[in-house]
Amino acid sequence: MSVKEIYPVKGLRGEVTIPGDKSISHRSIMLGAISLGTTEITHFLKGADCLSTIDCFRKMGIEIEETPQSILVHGKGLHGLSAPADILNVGNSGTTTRLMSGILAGQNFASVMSGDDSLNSRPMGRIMTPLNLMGANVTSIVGNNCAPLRITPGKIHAISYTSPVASAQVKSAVLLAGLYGDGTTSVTEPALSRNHTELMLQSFGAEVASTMHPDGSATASVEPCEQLYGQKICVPGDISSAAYFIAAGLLVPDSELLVKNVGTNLTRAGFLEVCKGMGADITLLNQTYEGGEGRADVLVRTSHLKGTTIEGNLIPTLIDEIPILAVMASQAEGPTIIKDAAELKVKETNRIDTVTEGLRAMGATITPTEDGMIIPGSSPQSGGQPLKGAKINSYLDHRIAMSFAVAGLIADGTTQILDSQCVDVSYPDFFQSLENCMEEQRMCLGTF
Ligand SMILES: O=C(O)C1=C[C@@H](OP(=O)(O)O)[C@@H](O)[C@H](O)C1
Ligand SMILES: C=C(OP(=O)(O)O)C(=O)O
Repeated sequence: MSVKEIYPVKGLRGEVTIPGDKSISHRSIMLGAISLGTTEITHFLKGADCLSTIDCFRKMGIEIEETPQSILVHGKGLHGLSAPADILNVGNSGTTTRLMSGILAGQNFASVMSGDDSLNSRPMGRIMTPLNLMGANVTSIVGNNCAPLRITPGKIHAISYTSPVASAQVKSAVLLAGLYGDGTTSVTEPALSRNHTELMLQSFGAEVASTMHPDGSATASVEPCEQLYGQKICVPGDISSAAYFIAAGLLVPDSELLVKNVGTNLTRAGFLEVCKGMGADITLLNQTYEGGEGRADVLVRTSHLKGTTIEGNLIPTLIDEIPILAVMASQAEGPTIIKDAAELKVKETNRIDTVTEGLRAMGATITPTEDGMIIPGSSPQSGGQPLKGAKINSYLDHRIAMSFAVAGLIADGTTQILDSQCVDVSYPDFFQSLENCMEEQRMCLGTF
């Protein structure tokens, strides 16, 4: 087990260039693999989850080259994958498992996917139900609606599916299977989740439509297609990774950070909206668009934050940022209420529980609820709930490790992040980038 020690600091300065977006990196390998021609991906995230996706597609006969600047996926078309000789190891990655299920559902060979203990305890019934309704044969080998999953060939039919959860993974699994269908496949979700699959499918040549309904629900649909065609993709920085540096810049006294190359797709950017609502001094610079995805540099200065309510349709746009938002809320004036976020319970850990355990260990008050948490405010004088250094069990959840590393920067005393190596899942250079923002060498972090 690797333990990272974090000490309190003042004055984070400089620039951080944010690594590639995890969601977009996964999708670029998957769509590249089932397209004709070569897909060239720059700023690909070489985190453990995306490497699991690469490994799975290599096992299905796809040549994927890694050059210093890019990843080249030599796609074989919609029907070009070959039967894997072995179990497809999806590691810790829910995105790999659920999106790949949609692709595997359309293949004429059998496959088995399995991951680590966390992954194998996450709910897969949410993709099994719609895919099996489409005519696929996806079964849970243990019979508990979790991975390992076995997928055997079936004839795929188009469906109109209403998902009970706003989940890009469910939506994407159905749309990807829909490529192999016999008519228009559509998915309606209660609120719009990240739309990277729709945008990327469109740029690879699929016919995709998206509609927002007056009640806030959203429908995405896809037509079956003959072939997709490889593209050049420059992956924007991951806003979910940027969130730790934006939070650190806001919370650590006397800081000014330029967080560069942040993806600003509106279906992902709820974190920025909430920061602004909390009174954060953040400015978006150099905004550009490519392949339908926006990006910008974010200038952050230390700010006095106010509590807020985070709920409803905003939740899917910031679901992975809730642990770091909870840390920010502990330092805000006035209470923060997070609700409609029961999905937090089925991530790498139950993040309502792990956030509660971590904040309590650091001396903060937090009340977990069925679908979120309440973090009481502080008075204007106290400047937030004082945090004290503590031993934080990350439970191998990368978002918990990074959120509490940021909390450690403003805590009194030393904070230890247990199993800190789990940041490799989405941000292998996280601790190095954090050290680079600390002005004085003596501030560097300890590892043992
Ligand atoms: O589609 C994606 O890339 C993701 C969707 C989200 O999951 P859900 O679809 O389960 O909400 C998110 O939590 C995950 O980190 C990545
Ligand atoms: C939930 C996450 O990812 P996944 O579902 O792909 O494991 C995450 O990165 O926070």
